[in-house]
Amino acid sequence: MTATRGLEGVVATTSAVSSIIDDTLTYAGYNIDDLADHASFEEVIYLLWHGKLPTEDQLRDIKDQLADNSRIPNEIVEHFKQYNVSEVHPMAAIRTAVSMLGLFDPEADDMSPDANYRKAICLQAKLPTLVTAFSRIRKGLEPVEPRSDYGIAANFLYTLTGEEPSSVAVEAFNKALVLHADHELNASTFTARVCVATLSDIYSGVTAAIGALKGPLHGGANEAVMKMLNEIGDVENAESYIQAKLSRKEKIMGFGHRVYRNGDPRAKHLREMSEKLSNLTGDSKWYEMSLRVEEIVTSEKSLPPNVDFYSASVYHSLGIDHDLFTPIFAVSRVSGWLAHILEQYENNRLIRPRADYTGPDKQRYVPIAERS
Ligand SMILES: CC(=O)SCCNC(=O)CCNC(=O)[C@H](O)C(C)(C)COP(=O)(O)OP(=O)(O)OC[C@H]1O[C@@H](n2cnc3c(N)ncnc32)[C@H](O)[C@@H]1OP(=O)(O)O
Ligand SMILES: O=C([O-])CC(=O)C(=O)O
Repeated sequence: MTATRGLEGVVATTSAVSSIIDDTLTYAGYNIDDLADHASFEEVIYLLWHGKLPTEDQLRDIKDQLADNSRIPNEIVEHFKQYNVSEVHPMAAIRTAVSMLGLFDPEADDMSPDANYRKAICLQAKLPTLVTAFSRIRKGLEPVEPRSDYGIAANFLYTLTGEEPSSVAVEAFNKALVLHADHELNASTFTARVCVATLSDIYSGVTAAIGALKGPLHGGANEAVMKMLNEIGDVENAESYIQAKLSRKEKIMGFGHRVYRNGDPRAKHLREMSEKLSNLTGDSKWYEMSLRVEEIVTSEKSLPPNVDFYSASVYHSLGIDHDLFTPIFAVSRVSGWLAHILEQYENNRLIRPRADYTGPDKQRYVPIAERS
């Protein structure tokens, strides 16, 4: 038995949710470029969960169900108030809160398809509210109730700030949610599938996935990109900063990808959005710095930007706190996790690969008194 490091190139499951073929990303066969330009996030949720785009009635139904389930239990709000908020990363807070949601759901261990679908609606509806409630509580503010006439993108911005968001902000945020919704067997989705393939419950699967998304080699990279841009500080410092990092063999966050070889098709949409928002806010510094970093990294290392690179300057232009960038990724990606979890339950087999053992052999038990 020989191991494939990081399971690179290993095909671990079949899936009809999304595909990456020849650097082209599709959700259920729909090209991401088309969806980014035309679809609402709710349409994408429906597409990922049902394999087809919704009719008007179906879209209205799923929007109503999401709106009806977007409130979070008071106990979780009270729980957030107990944290030493300056020290808790929002990803850790929502990881715990999603696990807690399972405690308030009498159907948590009901594995029937209907109950699992209801839980999927609940998780998708409540995750944005969890993120914005946490963000407000740590600022000493009370959470804002989601509005039933708003979709997920508008409600996220509204419950974050308490103010009616501009149509430009809602459009940009919706597009970001569409672009991040699913991505074949990425690390967090694989984690979710491994977890529920033991026939564990949906809350466990999503909690595990949030843990995997948090790391800087995956979803955590968008926050790390903003940290890097802050350290660079000015477009003129970009060259020396990146060269120094590369000479120390450090990774440049937001670049490279395990699957894409000629670039991530989502990055161009985020680049465009970053430019548009920087023109609107009149603060083009972050976009220009990002462009310069891209120029240097692609020429030095032939590494194109991934989805996390320009999402950083997009969210920054929308006035969002930097440590909420990865939780926003989760607000979108939970749609994909849930699609994969439901798909896994439909045709389940335990996921249990093998390890290529490299430890010592033929050891003999030595009584403790004789050990050196
Ligand atoms: C939503 C997402 O999860 S997208 C990915 C988000 N993560 C990041 O942006 C973090 C930065 N990028 C990376 O760490 C990597 O490109 C990954 C983890 C995304 C994928 O990488 P892998 O397929 O595992 O490649 P691996 O890490 O083995 O790198 C292969 C080579 O490319 C180099 N490389 C890869 N990414 C980068 C980078 N961002 N900066 C500098 N060098 C890089 C590695 O140093 C390595 O070089 P070597 O062969 O000379 O040692
Ligand atoms: O697919 C991956 O490995 C990472 C990624 O881009 C994503 O999860 O969106």
